[in-house]
Amino acid sequence: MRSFTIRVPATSANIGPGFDVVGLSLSLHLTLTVTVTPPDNASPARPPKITYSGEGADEVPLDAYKNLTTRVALYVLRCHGITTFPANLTIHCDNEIPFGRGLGSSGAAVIAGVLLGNELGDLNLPIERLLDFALMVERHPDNVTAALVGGFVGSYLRELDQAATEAASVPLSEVLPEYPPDAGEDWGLNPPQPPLGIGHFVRFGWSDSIKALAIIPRFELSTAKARGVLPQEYSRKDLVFNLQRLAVLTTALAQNPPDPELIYEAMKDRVHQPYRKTLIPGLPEVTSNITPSTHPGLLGICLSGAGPTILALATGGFEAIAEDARAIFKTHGIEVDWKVLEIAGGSVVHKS
Ligand SMILES: Nc1ncnc2c1ncn2[C@@H]1O[C@H](COP(=O)(O)OP(=O)(O)OP(=O)(O)O)[C@@H](O)[C@H]1O
Ligand SMILES: N[C@@H](CCO)C(=O)O
Repeated sequence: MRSFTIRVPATSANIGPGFDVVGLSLSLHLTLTVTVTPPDNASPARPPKITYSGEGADEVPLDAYKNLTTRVALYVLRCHGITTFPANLTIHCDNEIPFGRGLGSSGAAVIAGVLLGNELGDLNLPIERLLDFALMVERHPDNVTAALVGGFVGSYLRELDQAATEAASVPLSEVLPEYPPDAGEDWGLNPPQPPLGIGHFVRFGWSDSIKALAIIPRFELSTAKARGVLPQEYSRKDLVFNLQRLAVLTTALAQNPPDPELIYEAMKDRVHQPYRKTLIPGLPEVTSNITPSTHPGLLGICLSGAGPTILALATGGFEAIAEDARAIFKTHGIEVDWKVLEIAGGSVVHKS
């Protein structure tokens, strides 16, 4: 019998102005406990068995050909000529990352799947190649990169030549077909290979004094829907507004002590948050009424990923920030939960 665990952190993307560029790993985890038992008379070959506990357990598919994590693992295996899961594969997923809240649940599921495929196939892929596979599934790099390598991370996608662009642009349904039970033998056996070196990243510094307060509304907002409200084009004024702030933010969050006035302004955004406020009632009031002068300890406040979670970076005063945000959301009929989180390390595979 062979067993191992895979532990992947939650992530908050954007941090205000860094839309599709920066991500921060947070101390909520998706943990997979995996066992593979060689078939024998006592345990004849059977298909994968998946169980879940924690967040999303009542809605996630337990069919290995429909579950996001195992579909990604099968994609990685099939790209290496391994067509099926090993017999007698058992996976228990314990999940602390709420679905569809802007805390990187899908990015964590994708990274868990890439690492699962890498382990099951004994592929020993380097980190850059693991990222290529993740980027064929989740096509913005901010969440998956931070979930894989951990910390406060900036990333870009390399400009690909035409053939590689086409390979990386195939529809997700071709990368991850939902293998129907009655599909022919060759369904999905030759999936598109990721081009080499799609994503590149750097880890920024982070002041140990800064923690992340996640204020989590009790409703889901899919990333696809929250991307659907964004415009195709932006004014030069708005782009420069974001670039100026992002350049300052990436260093300001590493300084000791952190400067609240500098960071609060540097976490403002004009590229995604103004458009998403229609989907998240209360968002503009929370980000403009809760400031470092009204709430000592606060450094900056923004939408976490595609929302609806609000991310407040702070050195203290967490309860006052969270309860005042709760009161604002309540006037819009929205209940919230809140958690103070640490900045987490990257994904870890532990073999027992
Ligand atoms: N642990 C998991 N196992 C399987 N599927 C998952 C898991 N976590 C998330 N998913 C899938 O991803 C969907 C949520 O993805 P979505 O991109 O909309 O939100 P998010 O990743 O939580 O938010 P954001 O990208 O803004 O941080 C879930 O509805 C579910 O289908
Ligand atoms: N950068 C992404 C993160 C969510 O996955 C967005 O804001 O849409």
